[in-house]
This record gives sequence, structure tokens and C-alpha cells, in this order.
Amino acid sequence: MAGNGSAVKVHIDHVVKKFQTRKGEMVALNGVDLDIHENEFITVVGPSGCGKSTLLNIIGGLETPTEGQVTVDGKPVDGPSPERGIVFQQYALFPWLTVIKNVMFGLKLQGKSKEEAEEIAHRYLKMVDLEDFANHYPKELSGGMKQRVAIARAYATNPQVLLMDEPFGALDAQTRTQLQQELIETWEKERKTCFFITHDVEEAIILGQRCVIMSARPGRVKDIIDIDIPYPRDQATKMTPRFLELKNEIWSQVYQEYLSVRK
Ligand SMILES: Nc1ncnc2c1ncn2[C@@H]1O[C@H](COP(=O)(O)OP(=O)(O)OP(=O)(O)O)[C@@H](O)[C@H]1O
Repeated sequence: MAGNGSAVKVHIDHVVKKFQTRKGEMVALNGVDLDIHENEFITVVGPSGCGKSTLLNIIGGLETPTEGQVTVDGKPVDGPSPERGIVFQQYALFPWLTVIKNVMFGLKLQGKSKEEAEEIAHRYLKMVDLEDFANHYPKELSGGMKQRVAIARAYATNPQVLLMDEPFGALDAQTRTQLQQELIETWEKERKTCFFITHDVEEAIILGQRCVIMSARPGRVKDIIDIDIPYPRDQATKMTPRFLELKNEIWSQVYQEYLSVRK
């Protein structure tokens, strides 16, 4: 399987996930194999309900697989860890804490002093252009600003792997485009290993080095497409022939899966 040539960071080994429901057993994931390489940006697309979030939760240690396992740097995942930062679609900020205190929260848990946590939090708020809002409360921010805080908070604790579950899904198109651009630039600087779920094929291409296409439920890896578009990337990249070709290819595969469920 192609990668970026770096060591394997996250090894997903034949992961099966079954849920017990009122209607009986439901197979959400049916043997997912995937290697995510160090510093790689992986995007994941697939029809609704194919198990994308379940897979992310298993990598994050929030769910346990029924069969198979996930290892990070060769160590089995057996619960949540600050080494794996998660950004959800709904901002998940603490409403009773100011922006800076939200970002400092994880740093304090890591045992950093108040001064050090403050210094790091300011650095990451600057990265997402929110320094002027450090003392505001989440309710005083727009959706896009809240999501920037969530991203700053995830980056600040310096996790080995960033797991993002449709982080821009609830945003308007303009804010979404802006945050995509910021994320591309941040990734180019920091090269953090990222696993990013989206429903938006354009987003999957502009952000990812590889795009994983999942099959309809029960989810498996249907295909992995190398996004062979050079960096730096920006919104103009979306108009290039190669981008449009990849969009067509990925979209038609996702659509096939969508149709297979509707039949
Ligand atoms: N805790 C749970 N108990 C029972 N079923 C669950 C549970 N969590 C997820 N499922 C089911 O597992 C399947 C996969 O869900 P999941 O949320 O992982 O899919 P998804 O691909 O992320 O969907 P979407 O794109 O709509 O967000 C769905 O059919 C869902 O109803």
C-alpha cells in the first residue's frame, strides 16, 4: 500500500466492530486494514453509516474493537490518550471557561505550570488567529471561531496523532474554505499525523495526501487514492485538471457505495 515513505504510525489490523441493538447484532465495521504513516494526512470518505466515526473512535480509544486491534507506534490502543487528540464536529468546548482556559485545560492535565500553559495557549490561539478573543467565552464566538478554538486546543497538547471527525461539517461554505486553508498551512508547518473524516470530496482532496474510500456498511476499506497534487495547495488548486479528475474518481466510487445501500 502506498504511503509517504515514513514509518507506520497507526496500524489498523483487521478491525471488526459489532454493536448489540434492539434488532440484534449489527456489524458496523467488517475487517478494516489500514496503515497511517508518520506525518501523513489521511482523509476518509464513505456513505453515511459506513462506520467512519466508529473507526475514529476505535483509534481514539473511545470504543473497543470486537475483533482485531489498533496499534500506535507498535503499542495497542487500550483507551483514550493525550497522544491522540480528537476534534469533533460539535465544538465540545467547556462553556464555563474562557477561550484561553479551554486551550490551557489539556496542558494543565499534562502537568504544565500556569505560565507555561498560558504561553503555549497564546501561541496556538495566534496560529488560528484568535488571540484577541482569548478572554471571551465560547457563547460569544461564531461557529467557525469555536472550531478554531477546538483545533488550537487539539494542537496545543502536541498529540502524536490528530483525529478529526467532520470538524468543518457544521460550518458555512465560506468559513469552511477559510478553515481548510488554515489547516493546510498548519499541516505544512507541523506535519502532524492526521486522520480526517469528511463528507465533502473536495475537502478530502485539498487536505489529504491519501484518501480512504470506505464501502457501505458494514464498512471496509474499498480503495485508497493517492492525492498526487503538490504543495503548497490553496483554493485555486480546486480548479486544476488533476483535482477535478480525482474529484470525479472519488465521487463516483462513493456514489456507487451509496447506490448499493439504496437498492
Ligand atoms: N453505540 C452504538 N450502538 C449501536 N449502533 C451504533 C453505535 N454507534 C454507531 N452505531 C451504528 O454503526 C453504524 C456506523 O456508524 P458511524 O457513526 O460510525 O457511521 P459514519 O460513517 O460515521 O456515519 P455518518 O457519515 O452518517 O456520520 C451506523 O449504522 C450506526 O447506527
